[in-house]
Amino acid sequence: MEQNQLYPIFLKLNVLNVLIVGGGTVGLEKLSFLLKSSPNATVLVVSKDFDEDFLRLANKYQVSLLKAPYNKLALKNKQLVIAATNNIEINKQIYADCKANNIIVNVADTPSLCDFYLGGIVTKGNIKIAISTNGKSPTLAKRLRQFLEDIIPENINELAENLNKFRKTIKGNFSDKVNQLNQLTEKLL
Ligand SMILES: C[C@@]1(CC(=O)O)C2=NC(=C\c3[nH]c(c(CCC(=O)O)c3CC(=O)O)Cc3[nH]c(c(CC(=O)O)c3CCC(=O)O)/C=C3\N/C(=C\2)[C@@H](CCC(=O)O)[C@]3(C)CC(=O)O)/[C@H]1CCC(=O)O
Ligand SMILES: NC(=O)c1ccc[n+]([C@@H]2O[C@H](COP(=O)([O-])OP(=O)(O)OC[C@H]3O[C@@H](n4cnc5c(N)ncnc54)[C@H](O)[C@@H]3O)[C@@H](O)[C@H]2O)c1
Repeated sequence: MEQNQLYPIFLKLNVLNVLIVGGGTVGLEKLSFLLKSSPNATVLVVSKDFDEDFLRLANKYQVSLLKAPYNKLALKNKQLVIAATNNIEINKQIYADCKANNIIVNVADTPSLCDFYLGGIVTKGNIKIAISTNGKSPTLAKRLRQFLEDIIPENINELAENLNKFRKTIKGNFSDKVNQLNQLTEKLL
């Protein structure tokens, strides 16, 4: 069976600088999923034009907008870039510029020009689950996200908070702590 070899990580987008190029339909989809998970993300969007829905969303968050054609100067101080223009040549240029500057880049909906994929994301308080189908079916990623949102109880966050409190009270060396936490949570499965 083919295995998904992608490595998921959980990024602090408030301490990283994100650039999105393209303020149209696909740019809006990517920005809205990004902000849904990380409302405190620092994002710059460069686009020749912005759709109205795009402006409405961006104005509610820490999103800076630059109405201009893409220029590689926009890559300055960026760690993560999403290209979402409707011009494949520009998207390829952004990809090449990012590669030349060691910046990780996602050309939206173009797996061959992605260092990383965006995932389906389930959030319940402190708990977050990221889903990837290895690019095989974004629709399945969406359905799995909806399914998990439905079946994971809202109070999973209380459990995490209580375990965090307990974790702070237990004494002893590292392996004693690990044993106590493992015993307490054994029945959860
Ligand atoms: C998860 C999610 C996150 C997000 O975007 O934030 C996401 N796509 C979502 C939805 C979605 N995207 C598309 C449809 C229409 C149905 C369809 O085409 O299948 C739907 C469904 C819908 O909207 O209902 C179009 C599409 N997407 C890609 C291609 C190109 C290709 O596959 O070759 C095409 C065809 C374009 C064309 O036709 O030209 C590629 C990618 N899309 C990914 C992520 C990455 C793989 C993730 C994984 O490993 O599964 C990857 C590889 C790269 C990337 O963009 O990061 C988000 C669901 C969020 C949610 O609801 O929770
Ligand atoms: N819309 C969809 O559902 C969909 C689905 C699959 C694939 N795609 C593909 O994804 C791409 C983007 O589609 P879209 O619907 O978001 O297009 P769109 O026209 O809604 O948005 C494109 C945005 O890119 C900006 N742009 C264009 N050239 C630019 C440049 N040189 N510098 C900066 N900004 C620039 C435009 O101003 C616009 O805001 C297209 O290639 C499209 O074929 C779209």
